[in-house]
Amino acid sequence: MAPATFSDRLYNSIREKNSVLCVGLDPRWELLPLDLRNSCHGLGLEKIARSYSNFCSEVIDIVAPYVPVVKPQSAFFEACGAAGILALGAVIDHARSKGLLVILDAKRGDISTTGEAYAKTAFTGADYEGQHYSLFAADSLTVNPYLGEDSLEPFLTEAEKVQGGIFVLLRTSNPGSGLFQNLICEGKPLYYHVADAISRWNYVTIRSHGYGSIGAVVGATNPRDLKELRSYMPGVWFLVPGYGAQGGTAEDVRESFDDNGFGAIVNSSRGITFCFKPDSKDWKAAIRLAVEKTNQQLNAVRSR
Ligand SMILES: O=c1ccn([C@@H]2O[C@H](COP(=O)(O)O)[C@@H](O)[C@H]2O)c(=O)[nH]1
Repeated sequence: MAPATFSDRLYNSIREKNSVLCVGLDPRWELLPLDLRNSCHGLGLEKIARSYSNFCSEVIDIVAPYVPVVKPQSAFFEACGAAGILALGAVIDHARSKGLLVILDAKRGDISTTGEAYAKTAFTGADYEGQHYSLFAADSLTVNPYLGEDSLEPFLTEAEKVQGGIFVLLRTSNPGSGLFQNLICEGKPLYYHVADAISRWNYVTIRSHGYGSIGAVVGATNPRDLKELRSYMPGVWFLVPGYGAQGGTAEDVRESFDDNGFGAIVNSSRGITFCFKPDSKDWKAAIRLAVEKTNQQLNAVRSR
């Protein structure tokens, strides 16, 4: 039997857990629970990095039975230097050991050998003087298509080696996203050209359940575009950020799902992991409750 692809693993996990929620792991020192902050030893960035990996591991333990996927945001870990990179690797490993899929949100994209180095870092590791070193083992990675098709090739190649996937930025959730994405060229908005390319790359990876491993990032803050893109790009998984803290609601993401309630995973980061005050003693219960509530809200709009 062919090995399970990223798309297969995502599809199966959504079914098994009856959830389309992706919990974003965007740790921020000033928002961490005070008891966790106080219990972390060390100094400076090392202390902060340790608190990030401890906090994210606790979050992972809480959410693992209820959601299919987590999305660590690389930026917050990178900001802690070398210790942060190691913390990110530990968080990815812990999530996978708990049966969660991991989308590494690093929005990579660069030319030729640089792109290759980024892609190897995320998925496969690299050889130096006869030794193999692997920092991260992500299931999927967010990438930026602005540099063109050749810049994404290394990501497609390295992802395929581990039956992984990528999510290409298509229609992002930030307020200024339209500045370039909405520009009309050759009769349609620029992001439609990106949508065409994603559909083409994805086509050869589509499995019997109808979806492939090359997905698209489409923000919850643009519900009309979500609806249009859903019907324009059948077979392409959507990663939908912008839910909760950025204002997106369950009603806004309703149209990102297909008739069977599949086709999209909805990310919420601050809305889940920082749904409590830092001095709260019940922060773990608050996270569990936020996950259950968000699952209910999303499942309500999945069923038509
Ligand atoms: O269009 C995009 C692409 C990526 N993101 C990322 O998702 C999370 C959102 O965090 P919230 O706390 O739920 O707002 C964050 O890591 C972003 O970098 C996005 O928001 N929009």
